[in-house]
Amino acid sequence: MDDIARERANSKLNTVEITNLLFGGEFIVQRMGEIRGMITSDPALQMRGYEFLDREDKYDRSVKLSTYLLKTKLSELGINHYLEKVQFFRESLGTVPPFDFTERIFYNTVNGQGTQEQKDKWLPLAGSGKILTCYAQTELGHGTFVRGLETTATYDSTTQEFIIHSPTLTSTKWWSGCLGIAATHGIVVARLITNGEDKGTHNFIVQLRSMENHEPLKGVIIGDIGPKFGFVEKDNGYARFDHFRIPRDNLLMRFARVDPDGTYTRRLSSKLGYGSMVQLRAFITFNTFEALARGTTIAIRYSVVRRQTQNRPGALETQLLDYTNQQFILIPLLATTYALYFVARRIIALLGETQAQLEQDNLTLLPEMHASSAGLKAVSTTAVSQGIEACRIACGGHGYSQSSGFPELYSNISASMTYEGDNNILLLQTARYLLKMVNELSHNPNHPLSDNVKYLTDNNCIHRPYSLIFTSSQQQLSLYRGMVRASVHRAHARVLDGEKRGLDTFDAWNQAAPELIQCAEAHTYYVIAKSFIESLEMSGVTNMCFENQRIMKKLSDIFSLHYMLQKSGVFIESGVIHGSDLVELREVLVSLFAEIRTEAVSLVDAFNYPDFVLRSVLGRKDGDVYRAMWDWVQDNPRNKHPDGVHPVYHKYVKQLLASKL
Ligand SMILES: CCCCCCCC/C=C\CCCCCCC/C=C/C(=O)SCCNC(=O)CCNC(=O)[C@H](O)C(C)(C)COP(=O)(O)OP(=O)(O)OC[C@H]1O[C@@H](n2cnc3c(N)ncnc32)[C@H](O)[C@@H]1OP(=O)(O)O
Ligand SMILES: Cc1cc2nc3c(=O)[nH]c(=O)nc-3n(C[C@H](O)[C@H](O)[C@H](O)COP(=O)(O)OP(=O)(O)OC[C@H]3O[C@@H](n4cnc5c(N)ncnc54)[C@H](O)[C@@H]3O)c2cc1C
Repeated sequence: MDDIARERANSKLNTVEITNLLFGGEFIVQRMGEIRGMITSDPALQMRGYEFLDREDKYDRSVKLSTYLLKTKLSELGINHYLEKVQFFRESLGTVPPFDFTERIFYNTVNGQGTQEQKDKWLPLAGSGKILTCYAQTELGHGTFVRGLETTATYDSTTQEFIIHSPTLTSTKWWSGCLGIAATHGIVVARLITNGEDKGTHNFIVQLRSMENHEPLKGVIIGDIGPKFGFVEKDNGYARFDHFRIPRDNLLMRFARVDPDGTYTRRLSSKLGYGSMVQLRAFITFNTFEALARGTTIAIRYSVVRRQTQNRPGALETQLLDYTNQQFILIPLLATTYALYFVARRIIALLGETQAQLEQDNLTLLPEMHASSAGLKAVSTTAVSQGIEACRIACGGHGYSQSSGFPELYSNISASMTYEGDNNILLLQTARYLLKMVNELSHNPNHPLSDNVKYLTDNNCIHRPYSLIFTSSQQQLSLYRGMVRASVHRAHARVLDGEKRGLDTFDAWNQAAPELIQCAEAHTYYVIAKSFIESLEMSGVTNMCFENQRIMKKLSDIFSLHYMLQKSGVFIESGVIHGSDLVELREVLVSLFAEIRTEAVSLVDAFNYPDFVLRSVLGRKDGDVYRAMWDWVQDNPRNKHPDGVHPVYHKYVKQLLASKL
């Protein structure tokens, strides 16, 4: 039996049960499998040789296939449900789609910010691909500071139109995906000016290109911003507007409207205009689960197939995963993957509740939703970007080849630390919320608190427990509560201290940024650890077999305790553990790793990625990695010159070799 088959044979887990839990049940998993069958049986959708294409060829391929899918394949195969379409697109293209279809930012913005009339008009067009869309908010000069955007939308009541204009170079829209080449329409975020008054940024639907010949409309200048760190073929673009006119009812008017005479009215909060960012941040957390699931699948499968160094005479070389250093890297990442799955479910559920409240004009959940989605987006994208890079390094030299799948996985996920809000900025938003709660409590000790910040009034968690049991979930939560509570108070004290020293509000806040970011990160890790522990009690988990439940608990322990070890300084500074506890903490972790070691392959198998989706020679399900690497390099055009001589020889090298010294 080969190594990977033996790993599976030795596993006591019911992998199918875990897959069903992760993807929403047996029926959905079966349907995912059917869709995968449709993709693999279509010769037009094969990825072989993809890594050797250049930027233009990759873009050509993704547009050609997307058009084929939208026009022919989806209807032919009866794929109508949005999530099925997303799966079909992502897995058949094998790369980020060229149209704003799966990100759906335009669609979601109209859905969240538009009136019923606007939704009736635009959603069917955007949802079917009859118009191609983008979301153009960021400008050359401003991304983070949305209130500083410069593009103007000035209302002209004589024609009942808005005039979209880019008054400066820095007001040029920049970065928007699909804007460079494909999009016919976009959400353009611009300052609304009516009756001479600037009402701040609002969302407008702007047609960018002709529906007849795709030329940019007069008054719109569009282009592609060029190759990037990742998302190689994607047409992230720029746009400038020269007094470009759009109809009045292209302002999304659910929360803010302009009447024909130019009268402006706003409902509820100006922050509702930021709704699409909040929504996407919640979904990005789910996306990070998927990305790390891919990374750990590749690295863990490879680590049981790869043997390196004969450590005992006559014995086989050791499997990489039997090295404790390899376990210290990969097993916490495996635990993090599961932790992210559970917390992503929660934040998406909270999003649903917030949206349902909003239907009743109730904004109660909005601050918590904003703070939690911002913190989770930041923590999850940073953890996963660093985690995927760690997986790559754990695969040695072969991890660095495009054939491993890591370069594309890493370069794409690393963008998520920036898009939808730079991670430091988002953590500062979470910190702002936490400090606001502290201030509220100082005025009113009975101020209502959401469950995730109740630690601020919990006096039971502030000391080290007399008898410390690291594997007790309740103790883990108590240690986290004490640590986060102390961190939040430290950040608060630092701001107050600045103010006492005579600093103005900005300076007092700015000099406290390291503490603020630290407390927001700590709070978010607490939220993730808590959600993992609480999820162990939910029916999806408690219905699983004993062994699955046992291993889920171990993963939850590893997630909580590994962060505790990494940030032990903060836990010690907060007084909830002592430096002398770290020896035991490390021992507990090592023994937990040993237990997960034997189930690691099954735990990544449960993510259910077939080889054609994973696109990694190292992560192959059958473990036949060396054969796969050999086959992969045979597709390299550089190896396809019949005489084995590359044309550069005839062009340059021949003369060089012929020249005398
Ligand atoms: C099941 C379905 C599956 C679907 C699968 C699809 C999943 C796809 C997932 C991933 C695929 C990845 C695809 C890649 C696509 C990438 C596309 C990228 C797009 C973009 O990047 S768009 C541009 C995004 N830009 C930003 O995020 C900008 C960041 N800046 C800001 O958000 C804000 O300007 C700010 C928050 C930093 C500051 O704003 P402002 O100055 O106005 O606010 P403050 O003064 O700081 O605070 C005032 C007040 O407002 C509250 N506030 C702030 N923001 C919000 C908000 N969004 N909502 C609610 N409230 C908000 C803040 O807390 C303050 O409140 P208090 O005064 O303290 O009460
Ligand atoms: C792949 C990709 C796709 C994108 N797609 C889109 C899209 O479709 N549509 C769109 O509109 N935009 C898009 N963007 C833009 C993206 O949203 C912005 O780049 C992002 O919001 C960060 O803004 P910025 O680039 O202005 O960074 P900056 O704000 O210039 O940040 C640079 C650094 O300064 C720090 N900093 C900035 N302001 C502060 C502050 N107030 N306090 C403390 N520190 C600060 C940040 O932490 C960061 O480290 C995309 C970006 C990428 C990389």
